[in-house]
Amino acid sequence: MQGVSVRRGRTTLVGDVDWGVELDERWVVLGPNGAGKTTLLRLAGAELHPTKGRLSLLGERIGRTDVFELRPRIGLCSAALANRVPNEEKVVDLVVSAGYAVLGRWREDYDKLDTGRAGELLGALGIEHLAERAFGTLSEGERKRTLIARALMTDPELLLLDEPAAGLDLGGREDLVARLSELALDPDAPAIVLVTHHVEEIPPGFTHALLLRGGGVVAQGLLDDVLTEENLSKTFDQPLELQRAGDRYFARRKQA
Ligand SMILES: Nc1ncnc2c1ncn2[C@@H]1O[C@H](COP(=O)(O)OP(=O)(O)OP(=O)(O)O)[C@@H](O)[C@H]1O
Repeated sequence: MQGVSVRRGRTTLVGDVDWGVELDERWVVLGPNGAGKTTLLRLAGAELHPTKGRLSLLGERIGRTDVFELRPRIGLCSAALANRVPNEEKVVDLVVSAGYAVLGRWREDYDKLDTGRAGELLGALGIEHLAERAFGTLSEGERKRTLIARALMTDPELLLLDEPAAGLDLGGREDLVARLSELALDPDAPAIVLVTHHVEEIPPGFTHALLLRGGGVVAQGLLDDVLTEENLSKTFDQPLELQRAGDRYFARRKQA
């Protein structure tokens, strides 16, 4: 992204963002409600065009390329997508159909290879036993994992995760963080961008951070350089104390 802005009427959703993600990098995008995180992720997913500036994804310049060819190369997991899944959709079908970038039951026979890969991905996320279940009967955590498996199905070059731990209980969050950490540390995994509100959700193995506030970048770069008390306090507009325990982060308001 070079000088990328998205405006709706007089509102600037994100303003003048310069940002680059390399294929071996794992980025966390952190910021308060309304900061523009989802907007940034939708730009990265070729779902939204910039109002201003240059946006290139996987070597293709947006505006000059067919986004329908680009989208299957990008795996996206978001609440908006989860809301569009019909309740009766079978878990394994939802994962396999990612290859066709469609939602809803696919009426043709799936290739055995595709079904095998979907099973492997469900296994890697610890939900292979749910393959035949209807999506609408899953818990929040099981849904999140199903959508991550779906996002990985096409073997994407870029994986975008919008608040994957939202709505999970402590155990569910910790389990997801551990699985995302495994993915982040896998050299064959795609570039990853993870949007979150919470430093506790940053999986070990993530390399970079972008802090967003009011549609503008507060700081970006290597995780260790960017994730400081000063930057975090600026981003969330209150004095915050940041602690690091091993390879995890914890934050709370500074005591007076
Ligand atoms: N079509 C629109 N017209 C006007 N304002 C919009 C429009 N779409 C989004 N916004 C505003 O842009 C800002 C950024 O929205 P965005 O969803 O990107 O934030 P976010 O950081 O993902 O927030 P959250 O953490 O609450 O999900 C918000 O204040 C939102 O109300």
